[in-house]
Amino acid sequence: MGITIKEVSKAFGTFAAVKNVNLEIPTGDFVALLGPSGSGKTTLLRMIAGLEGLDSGNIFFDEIDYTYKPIKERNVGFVFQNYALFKHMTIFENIAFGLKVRPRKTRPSKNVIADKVNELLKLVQLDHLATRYPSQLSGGQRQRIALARALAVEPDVLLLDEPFGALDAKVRQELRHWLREIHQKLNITTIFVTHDQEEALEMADTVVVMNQGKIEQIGTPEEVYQKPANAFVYSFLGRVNEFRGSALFEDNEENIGYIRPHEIVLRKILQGNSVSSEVSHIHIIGSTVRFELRRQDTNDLFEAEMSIEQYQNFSPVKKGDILYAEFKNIVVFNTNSANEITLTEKSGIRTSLKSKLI
Ligand SMILES: Nc1ncnc2c1ncn2[C@@H]1O[C@H](COP(=O)(O)OP(=O)(O)OP(=O)(O)O)[C@@H](O)[C@H]1O
Repeated sequence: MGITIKEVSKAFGTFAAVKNVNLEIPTGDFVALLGPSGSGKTTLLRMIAGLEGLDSGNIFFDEIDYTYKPIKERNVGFVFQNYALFKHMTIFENIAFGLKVRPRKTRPSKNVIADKVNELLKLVQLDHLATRYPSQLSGGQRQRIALARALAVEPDVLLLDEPFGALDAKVRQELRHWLREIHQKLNITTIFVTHDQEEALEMADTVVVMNQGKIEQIGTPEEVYQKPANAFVYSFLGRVNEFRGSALFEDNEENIGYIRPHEIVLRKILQGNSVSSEVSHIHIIGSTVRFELRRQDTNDLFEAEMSIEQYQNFSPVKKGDILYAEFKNIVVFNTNSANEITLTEKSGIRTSLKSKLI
C-alpha cells in the first residue's frame, strides 16, 4: 500500500508539532523518519495510524483519502518501543489476539489462527517460546513477539515507533538485520521512527530527515549522507567538525563549514596547506582509529579518523605528537539561507578557520 501525506499540519495548543508536511511513500518502501527529539516524528506516525487527528491536510492510502477513517479501518500494524504485550496471555495468545477479536464474520477458524500464529512464530524465530508469558522473555524477544502480533492481522502498512530504543546495542544491531530480512520477505510498506542516524542509514530504503516539525530532506541513505540538503542534515548525520566565523569568507555573511573526521588527512610532515596540531587522544574503535587533536594556531579541538590499516602504516604516533592536518572537502553553508556554497576556489580558508568539535 502506498501512502501520500499532503500538506499535513498538527498543533498541540499553540505549539506546532508538524508543519505542512508532504511525503510520498511508494508501496513496499522501508522508510525511516529520522530527527532529534521533539521534531514531530511520532506525531506524524500516529497521524498515519489514525491515533492522532490532523489539523489540516490529507493522508491517502493508495490514493484513497483516509484522513478521517477510524483506526480500525486502516489495517495498520503498530509496534511501540515498550513492547505493550498482554502480560496475562501466553506468547501464542498474544500473537493470536488480533485475529481472535475479529467479528465472527471475518474471524478465521481456530485451526487457521493456530497455523498463522505458528507460521509467525517461525518467522520471528521464537517458535520454542509459544507457551511462555511476556515476563519470561528478554527485551529483544518481546519486541520480536510484538512484531509478530502486529503482522498477524496481515497489515497493509507497518508502523514502528523506536522499536529497538529500549534495547542494548548488541540486541539492537541483531534486530536491525532481522527486521530488514523480514521486510525483504514480506515487502510490507514500513515506516519506522528513530532518532538514531546509524539505525536509519543502515536499515531504510528512504530516509526522511525531520527537524522542528518540518521535513529537511527525503532521500536514500546515500543521498542524505553524501548530498545533505542543508547544514542541519549534514551535522545531524554522522560525526562532524564544525567551523564558524567571519574568517570563512570575506563576504561578511555568517557561514558554517563542516568536515567529517575521515575527510581530514593527517601527515607527519608539513605538506601543502596544513594545520599543525597536537594529538590529545587516540581511540581505537574496531576497524577505525579516531584522533582527537588540538590546533596549534587556534587551540580548538577537532576529530580525525583513519582505518586501522592506515594507522598501522602511520604509527608510531602517540599523545603529545605534532601532526599536520589538511582539511579537504569542507562543506560550507550560509546560515541565513541554509544553502550550500561551493568552496573550491576560496583560497586561504583552511588556515584561518576556527573549529569546534560537535
Ligand atoms: N499530546 C501532546 N500534547 C502536547 N504536546 C505534544 C503532544 N504530543 C507531542 N507533543 C509535542 O509535540 C512535539 C513533537 O513531538 P513528537 O513526539 O512527535 O516528537 P518526536 O520527534 O517523535 O520526539 P521523540 O523522539 O522525543 O519521541 C514535542 O515538542 C512534543 O512535546
